[in-house]
Amino acid sequence: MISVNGLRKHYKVHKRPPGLKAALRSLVHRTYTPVKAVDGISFDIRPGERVGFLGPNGAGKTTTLKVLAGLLHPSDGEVRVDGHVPRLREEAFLKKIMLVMGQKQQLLWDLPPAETFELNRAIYDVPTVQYKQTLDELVGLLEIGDLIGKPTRQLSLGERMKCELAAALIHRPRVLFLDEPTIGLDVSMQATMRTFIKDYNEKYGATLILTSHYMDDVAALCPRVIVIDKGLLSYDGSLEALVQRVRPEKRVVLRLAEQVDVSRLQPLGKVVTHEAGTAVLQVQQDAVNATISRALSGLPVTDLTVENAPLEEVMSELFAENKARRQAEVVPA
Ligand SMILES: Nc1ncnc2c1ncn2[C@@H]1O[C@H](COP(=O)(O)OP(=O)(O)OP(=O)(O)O)[C@@H](O)[C@H]1O
Repeated sequence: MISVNGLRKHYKVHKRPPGLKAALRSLVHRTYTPVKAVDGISFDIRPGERVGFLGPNGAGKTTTLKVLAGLLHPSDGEVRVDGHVPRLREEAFLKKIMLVMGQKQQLLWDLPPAETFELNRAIYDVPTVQYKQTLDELVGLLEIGDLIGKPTRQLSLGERMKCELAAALIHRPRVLFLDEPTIGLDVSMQATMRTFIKDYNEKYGATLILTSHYMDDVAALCPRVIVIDKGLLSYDGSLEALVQRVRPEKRVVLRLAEQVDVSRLQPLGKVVTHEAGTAVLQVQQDAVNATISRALSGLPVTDLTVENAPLEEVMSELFAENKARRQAEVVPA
């Protein structure tokens, strides 16, 4: 469905030193610095997949999504979305895709969302029966019946994001590029959006690429993740395998009936936290069973769970690994 081969997007940024003299000089002599936002990445995505596109700030995620949506021309490389070359922005292509950016809005500010829905119906040429059916479904699932008649400017951020998503789906796109769709939303609204996005993917078999800095979004939605860093691909595979590779240790979380001295926990594993009747131990996978039986026999355990390391930690460890590798590769002058 999506194939990206050797994609590069380099920007030219005009830079000048501070000061009036430099400003005047730059009028006649401008110097440009290249920014390698995306520097040769390749991947394929099958129809109906949900893929997390992750990376630290400035990694090149939004740039890649904009290229896939046809908003930016690649500097080099081949990109295809369902057989289309995105930069040509063919009508058939535009009807199949949608880019939703959490930080930008498509709803018309002074008009109610219902008017934008109607506008999108006309732009995308959605047959009336299908439009009514899709709208009813979206309004029901997102619970926005009371909102779509109010001017957009009067809606809260979460209410507006639900309407943004509805507006994006009026033409039932088969490919969705979601760039931080839950940014700034409270935890319950984030969960609502996630459930809705997953349902849409399952119901219509839509292909989905999602960027998010909220790891709960990624864990809930993306069996596969592609990680980029400084414009280069750093991982492409299952989320589970990434966690296994970066942080194979497990966390044993113990709830204790009474506070115990840390010296009783230390022999069981690395003590990550120990406070207010809860202790978190980090142990090697093959030592989990032994740790559990020793904890149950020697400590006042009231509850016990075994978890992976938090995804935030996995990601920051991966980014730190990448950074260390880059620094090691820099040849001293
Ligand atoms: N129009 C532009 N002109 C010049 N440089 C740009 C432009 N847009 C993005 N960049 C640069 O390209 C790099 C990648 O930016 P991009 O927005 O793709 O990152 P991102 O991974 O989406 O980051 P974030 O998580 O912070 O949103 C950054 O260094 C950014 O400063």
